[in-house]
Amino acid sequence: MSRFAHPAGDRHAEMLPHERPPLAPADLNRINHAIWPRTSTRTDGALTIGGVDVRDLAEEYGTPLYVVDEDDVRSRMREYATAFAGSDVHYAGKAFLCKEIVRWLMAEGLGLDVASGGELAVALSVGFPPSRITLHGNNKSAAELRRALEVGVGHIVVDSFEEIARLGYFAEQLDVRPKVMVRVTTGVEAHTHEFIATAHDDQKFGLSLNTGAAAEAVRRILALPHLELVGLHSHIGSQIVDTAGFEVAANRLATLLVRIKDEHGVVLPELDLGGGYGIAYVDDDEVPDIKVIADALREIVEKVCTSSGLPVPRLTVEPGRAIVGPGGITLYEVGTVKDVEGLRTYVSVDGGMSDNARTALYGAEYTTVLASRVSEAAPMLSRVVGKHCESGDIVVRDHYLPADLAPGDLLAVAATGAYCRSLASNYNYLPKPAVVAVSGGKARVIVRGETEDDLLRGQL
Ligand SMILES: Cc1ncc(COP(=O)(O)O)c(C=O)c1O
Ligand SMILES: N[C@@H](CCCC[NH3+])C(=O)O
Repeated sequence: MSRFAHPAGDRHAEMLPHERPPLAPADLNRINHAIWPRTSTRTDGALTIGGVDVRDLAEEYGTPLYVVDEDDVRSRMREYATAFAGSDVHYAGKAFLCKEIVRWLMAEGLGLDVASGGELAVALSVGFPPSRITLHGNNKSAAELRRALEVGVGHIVVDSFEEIARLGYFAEQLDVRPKVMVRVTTGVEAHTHEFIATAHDDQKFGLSLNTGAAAEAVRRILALPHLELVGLHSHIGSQIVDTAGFEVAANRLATLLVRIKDEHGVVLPELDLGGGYGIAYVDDDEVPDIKVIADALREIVEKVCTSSGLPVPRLTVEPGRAIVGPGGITLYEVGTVKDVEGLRTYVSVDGGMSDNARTALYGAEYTTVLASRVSEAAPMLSRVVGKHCESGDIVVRDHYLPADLAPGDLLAVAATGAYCRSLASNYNYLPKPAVVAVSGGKARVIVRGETEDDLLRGQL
């Protein structure tokens, strides 16, 4: 069987719907806006984003290249702010953080979550107000805690008993009184990949509601005069599309607020419900409407609190992926096209697991298209792989691409705006690709691509 044919028979029976061959070759050229950036379209056959032709981007900046649709990302920032009006939206910087993203956050009026001293440094470097920053982490270093106190971050979410003691000590030393929240493990089993579910008891994050550890953390913080306990935090996991988990967690957190009032006579004014809102990666993915989630969460918290005579706390949410994920794509050049007789065709591109670890890490699904031209050729079952020395170096596991695909063609992979650049590595000494923002027909580098000099820096 040649690569120009579909492998037939049983193989299709095992496939998920989006892995089955498209009905017509023309479907291969289709840009589904549920997956691709909002401004993407085909002009003269080539994919354009933000009014910029990807062929021009590849020529000017090289490949692999991360491309961010600025209008897409900023419109999602605004949509979250609107859906959660009256609450605080803190973008989770771990999804993708750089100075320009921080500037967009400032312009759109969002807050920011950081998970390390490095992320904090990026935010501060362009003047992001510390009071709108929350510091997270299950093992914050002494230096990170002290820096956060010195610059006056708005909130610190504590994650262990040791940290409560450490923070209390540093706060006393520096004579400050930070606002803290307790990260509560609510016992919710989120329906997502095991590695990105964070509210079941048997994992490293948070203090368990079930075992009483969360209640004990509250007691210990209240006993420390240099810590101001303002609320509770929950984050159930990431890439969650079944909204029931968010609702159960909100209910449990609000119920704990009531218990804290009963036990200590203390009314905590804030609840942070975390992030985790899923996005579409492939045609079949259905994602929840953020307005519906926002209304449901508000309603649950209001109901629990008002029925217990508690004032309704101020809510915070922490979306990461849902803000930057859909607006980002990765552009690659095809290097080799290798048919494995009777199975599939391996399309090797010039990046791989170093610029997108998610497929190797979580078996993530992605959508790809031939981006530099349209093709009427028959669909060919393809696996887009990188150039690393690992057979698990897969970017797109199973996808149809046109059978006339050839070296030099550009492939675009959709929805790579979150957890791709931020999880990038230098495996095999590949430099991390540049990030380019596009808008209104113009492109500009927002993160410079690494060079060989960058790779050698620091070596003795
Ligand atoms: C505490 C916390 N908040 C927010 C997020 C953002 O998650 P997501 O990018 O899935 O919205 C994460 C990551 O899962 C997290 O650990
Ligand atoms: N890195 C994960 C998400 C981690 C969320 C952080 N708590 C992913 O790509 O899906």
